[in-house]
Amino acid sequence: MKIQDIVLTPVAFADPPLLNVMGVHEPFALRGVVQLVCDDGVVGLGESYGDLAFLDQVRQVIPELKGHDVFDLPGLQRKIAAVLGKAVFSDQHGLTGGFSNRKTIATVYSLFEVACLDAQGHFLGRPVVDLLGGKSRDAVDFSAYLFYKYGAHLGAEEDAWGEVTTPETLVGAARTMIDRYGFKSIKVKGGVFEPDQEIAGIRALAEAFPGLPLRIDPNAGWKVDTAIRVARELDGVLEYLEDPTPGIEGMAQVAAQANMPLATNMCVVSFDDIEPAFRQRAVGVVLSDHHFWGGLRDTQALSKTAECFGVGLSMHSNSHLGISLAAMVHVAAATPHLTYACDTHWPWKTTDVIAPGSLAFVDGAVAVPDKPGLGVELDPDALARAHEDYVRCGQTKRDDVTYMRRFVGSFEPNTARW
Ligand SMILES: O=C([O-])C(=O)C[C@H](O)[C@@H](O)C(=O)[O-]
Ligand SMILES: [Mg+2]
Repeated sequence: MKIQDIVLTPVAFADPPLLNVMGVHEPFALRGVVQLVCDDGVVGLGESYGDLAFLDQVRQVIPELKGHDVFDLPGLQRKIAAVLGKAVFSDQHGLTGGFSNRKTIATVYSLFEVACLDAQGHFLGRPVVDLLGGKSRDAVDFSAYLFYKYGAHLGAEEDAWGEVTTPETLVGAARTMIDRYGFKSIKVKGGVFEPDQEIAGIRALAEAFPGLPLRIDPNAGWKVDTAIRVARELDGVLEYLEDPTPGIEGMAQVAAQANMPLATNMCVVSFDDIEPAFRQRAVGVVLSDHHFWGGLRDTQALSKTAECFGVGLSMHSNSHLGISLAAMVHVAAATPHLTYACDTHWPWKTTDVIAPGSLAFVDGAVAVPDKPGLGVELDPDALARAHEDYVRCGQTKRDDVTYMRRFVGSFEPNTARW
């Protein structure tokens, strides 16, 4: 089952002005879509980041992968590692932690691993979940991922979500999202306003949605003392507290004083981080993300490792499209230890590159597709439109900071400001 051709298409899709510690989301989010065209016309799909620095790494490995057997994943990894050598890809926002050579190779490999698994599934007539050991659940739970946000992009009309900056508007956005998708837990992206304002937001959600598990993630926007204070104030209210402060050592200091587990997608982002973080009991939950953890099978390896140390597993997300959602659903279904509702940015987008109908949220969960491979079909016209948007928008990397400075000239990213 050899790869005959590889088509990499950078795409862009409209994204609302969502706020975080680094600033605000630009009008378009970028992704890279890969099609592995194999023997017998089988096509394997993959999706990952669309930043130029990442696409450049991907473009380097493409010529080496033509003729490769999609069933030879160790060989795929060796070839990618050989081409990338000591390369380190880094993004500007740092919202998925630091970068290393190991993480760079894992990130590039993941894009192709998912596409190979999709092709394998088509060849065998089995869904990807079966190639990962089979379903441990029929549907995968997701949480309502709330952001504080501006009402409109610069020069544009107010979007359908409107401005979300107060506890009342946060509750309103949660209600809309839960009415539409049926989510049974809520995550709030924090680190945007003074901690007390964000505590008030969480309290308002707790009152409006009694019993729903709540999380807040200020992306390391608080100092250790502030994080400990917030943990105390929200004791009994939060399911977990995500990345309150930077670094494994800081997280360990907070974890020692906090009653709820600390979660992370910033200080444990590669297998090299596990030993120091787990030894110091810095985290109680790791947010997996196949895009940078080295694909679907290494996400399962991460899960087993976490389980051995009594650490829970959840799932991180960045702005993404349907190919990534399908991959997230298959791996989560095949990973019994992944018991927390996963993150997804899905509700914030309005277009996709896949044909509609294969992935649906019912009661906050997505049923695992039972069609071969990932179970999603590329819509060539939608892909072409999304590529035109990529070319037209002129964005080549995610840069929330520079865009934020067009709203607030003096803005500085909030790296543990409070
Ligand atoms: O859990 C997280 O840290 C994220 O989801 C990172 C994302 O980049 C998020 O902050 C965003 O989309 O602005
Ligand atoms: Mg996070």
